Amino acid sequence: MQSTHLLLEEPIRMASILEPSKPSFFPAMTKIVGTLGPKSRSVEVISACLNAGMSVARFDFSWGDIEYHQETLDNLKAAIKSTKKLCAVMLDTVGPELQVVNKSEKAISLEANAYVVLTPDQEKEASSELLPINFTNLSKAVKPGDTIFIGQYLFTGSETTSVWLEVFELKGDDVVCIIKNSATLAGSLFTLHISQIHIDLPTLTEADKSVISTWAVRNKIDFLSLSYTRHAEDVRQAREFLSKLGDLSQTQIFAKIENIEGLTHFDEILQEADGIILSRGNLGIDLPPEKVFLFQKAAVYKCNMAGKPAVVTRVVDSMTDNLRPTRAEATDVANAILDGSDAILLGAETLRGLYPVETISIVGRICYEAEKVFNQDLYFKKTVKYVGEPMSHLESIASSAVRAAIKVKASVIICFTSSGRAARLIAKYRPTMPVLSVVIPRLKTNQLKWSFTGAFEARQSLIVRGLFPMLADPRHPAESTSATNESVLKVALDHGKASGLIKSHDRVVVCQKVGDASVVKIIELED
Ligand SMILES: Nc1ncnc2c1ncn2[C@@H]1O[C@H](COP(=O)(O)OP(=O)(O)O)[C@@H](O)[C@H]1O
Ligand SMILES: C=C(OP(=O)(O)O)C(=O)O
Ligand SMILES: [K+]
Ligand SMILES: [Mg+2]
Repeated sequence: MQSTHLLLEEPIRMASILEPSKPSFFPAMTKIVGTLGPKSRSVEVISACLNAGMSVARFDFSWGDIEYHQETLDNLKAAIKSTKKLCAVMLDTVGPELQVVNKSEKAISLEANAYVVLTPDQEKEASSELLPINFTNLSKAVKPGDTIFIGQYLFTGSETTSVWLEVFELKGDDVVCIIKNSATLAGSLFTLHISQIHIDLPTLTEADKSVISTWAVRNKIDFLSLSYTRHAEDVRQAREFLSKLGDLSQTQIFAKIENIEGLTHFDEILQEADGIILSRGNLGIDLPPEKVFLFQKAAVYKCNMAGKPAVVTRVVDSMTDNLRPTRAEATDVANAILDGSDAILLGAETLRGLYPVETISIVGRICYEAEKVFNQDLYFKKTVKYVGEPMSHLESIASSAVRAAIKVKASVIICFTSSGRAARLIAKYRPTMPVLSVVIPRLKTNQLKWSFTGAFEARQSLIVRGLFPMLADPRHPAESTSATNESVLKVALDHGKASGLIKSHDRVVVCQKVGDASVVKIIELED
């Protein structure tokens, strides 16, 4: 795949930086999650997003109702059908999010050094002197001197609509604040972030539960993005809730780490969750700026070693209004990939940004370039050392498959999988070539009817760096005899060739079971 192999740890010839990268059928191994909203909900735009490389669509229920999101999702389904690109669905909860209630939607201007009162009385009109909020216990949670941030929904950090307040005094349920910077709150929704304060609200609110038991069940969502996860118990409770909702027992839970409380309990949360979202939007204001990178590196490393996907947010905020990212943003995206992230999550950029499609494609291109210089060798050794010995049989097979594929310069690894576990383990070792994960459906029953597994498993790999799923025909029996393996393998190879992933005379590494034995084999194609 890589003819000119550059490694950052070695001296790179400056001129080679200018050499254009070969066009590739898979723009990047890194996955892109796009938040769908006003600027990205028509079949046309969603189709363009899919073609540009979006493989997970996020539906953020902080804004918009069930009907709105259903319409968008129906459009997504139409786009998937017409583009023939797979896309997973992620529901993002509201959680304990504090919001300013601005019923009239009129712009509110705030002057530096003036006072403004935050009140739980939602009947009041929002004004320059008074901001009604959706939380009754604010005056019990904060004390004079605390910092409160108010920003536009999906604030980018670069707009002039965000304001910092300092708590001055508490008056009953009201909180009197000094305005630290002049700003005009414009937009339909403002979220409130209070630095390093525990908000006494459940992580999964009643409103979230109602959306999950209706919209999410109806649409069999692949991922639940659990906003403001603060403890491992939050994930356990969400899992317990999903387990009673039929198909949603298969939904994966991605814990969003958005504040210091979540950061403090990171290790336990990672054990319970299926993946982590590094929510740098909120966390970036909860943490001192000089500490944000350290959290990112530590968290991504832990996710990598656990073999669980790490998703990084808020990367190209300025592309919400501009066609090009800032230099710092472009470099930051690449660094997230070099750190080991699986996916990049776009928020405002795709939801209300002017250039959703261009943003996806630029981010994809940066990821692609970063992957090329990712030091896989170093990463592989680090991971093997971390896992230690004895290794589980499956992990040993998976890591060997990656090593073999690199040694023989295979163009692709084909992994048979039912639960998806084997494919994820291969991805954990960050192969430099794509992994075609051939999901073999299994027949299952709930005592009422029979159905096939596989669809969730296939879509859930769309957030894992390097995995490209393919759902095998359920008529192929799942028992792993050589004969059935051969026929499924042929279909996979044909699929790989049709998508341009595999060419004649390529070498391919295959990871499958024959009888009870897991095998890694290397095949060389003829034509
Ligand atoms: N239907 C199948 N045919 C052949 N090999 C398979 C099949 N399903 C899984 N494998 C192989 O079996 C091993 C376990 O894979 P995994 O997906 O973890 O299996 P399971 O779904 O049984 O937990 C891997 O080496 C994988 O490539
Ligand atoms: C993605 C984030 O949260 P949300 O978009 O849900 O506010 C974030 O804080 O980075
Ligand atoms: K949210
Ligand atoms: Mg957030």
